[in-house]
Amino acid sequence: MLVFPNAKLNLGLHITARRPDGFHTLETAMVPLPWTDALEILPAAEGKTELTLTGRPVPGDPASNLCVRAYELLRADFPQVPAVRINLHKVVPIGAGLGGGSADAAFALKALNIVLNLRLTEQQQEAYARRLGSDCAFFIRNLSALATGRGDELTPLPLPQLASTACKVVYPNLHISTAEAYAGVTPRAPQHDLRTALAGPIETWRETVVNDFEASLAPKFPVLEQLKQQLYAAGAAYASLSGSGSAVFGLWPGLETPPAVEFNANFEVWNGRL
Ligand SMILES: C[C@](O)(CO)[C@H](O)COP(=O)(O)OP(=O)(O)OC[C@H]1O[C@@H](n2ccc(N)nc2=O)[C@H](O)[C@@H]1O
Ligand SMILES: Nc1ncnc2c1ncn2[C@@H]1O[C@H](COP(=O)(O)OP(=O)(O)OP(=O)(O)O)[C@@H](O)[C@H]1O
Repeated sequence: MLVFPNAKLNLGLHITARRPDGFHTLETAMVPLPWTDALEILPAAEGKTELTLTGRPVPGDPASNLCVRAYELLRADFPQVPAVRINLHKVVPIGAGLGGGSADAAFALKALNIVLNLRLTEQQQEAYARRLGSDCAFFIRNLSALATGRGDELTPLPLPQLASTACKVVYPNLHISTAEAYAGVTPRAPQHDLRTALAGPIETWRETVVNDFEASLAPKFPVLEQLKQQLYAAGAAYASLSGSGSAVFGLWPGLETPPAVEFNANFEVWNGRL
């Protein structure tokens, strides 16, 4: 079975408290971004589960790749399942705040559910996904949602303004560790109600929709603010860091495609619609 795990963007992100377990409570809107990897899961020819990685190099031991961890998690509960061959072609930037690894984990669970005929409900798949990462549960239903708690409590959040909006995502070739980004933030009460702010026209979001990672990452990574300013200079109605970065995106309501913008030649750019 061949699936295409997509990335996500965060629209606004409030970090509200630090929990005793070291994680943070947050509220953020998550929307699917159609920048995708390709993931194939097949019954294994021999009795051994194997992963083949192509495309962008993925840091870390392949045995701890989130696709393999998704399989191992299911096998612990369903020991009779056969071995599988997993082929992952990695495209989505890593350490970018685009949730690429989390998407691979969730799409692996969804594909394994079908290939191994496990008949898990979406709720059960979300429960497995949560165990692989805070962002993972979002990608099971993969629909725009308000995420609270650790980022894994999801409430549907339709955002009809995004239907006719062009989007540009820029990855400045910078790997930002999610754990380090959280460690640099001082939690605070939100200045605006995110749901109310996002109900307004996209043009108002610049004043009302804030990603709390931006202020703490700005001194260390000035390129992030520079990218936002470049996107605003190119007419974006809203520009922001996604998640814990380093990807920055801009939105152009009413446009089919975003305007061309000259960035450093080492940066990667995705253009399209949400
Ligand atoms: C920044 C976001 O992308 C916003 O959507 C997510 O909150 C990140 O979620 P994720 O990559 O799935 O993160 P996890 O793999 O669960 O955790 C990685 C590390 O980030 C920190 N972390 C993550 C989520 C959270 N709610 N609080 C945290 O403090 C913890 O130090 C944790 O060890
Ligand atoms: N399939 C995978 N794709 C990407 N990273 C993976 C994968 N499996 C394990 N990882 C590990 O997860 C780390 C980061 O994952 P990911 O791409 O989700 O981070 P991110 O882009 O910062 O997204 P976010 O913080 O929003 O979840 C990598 O450094 C890598 O070691």
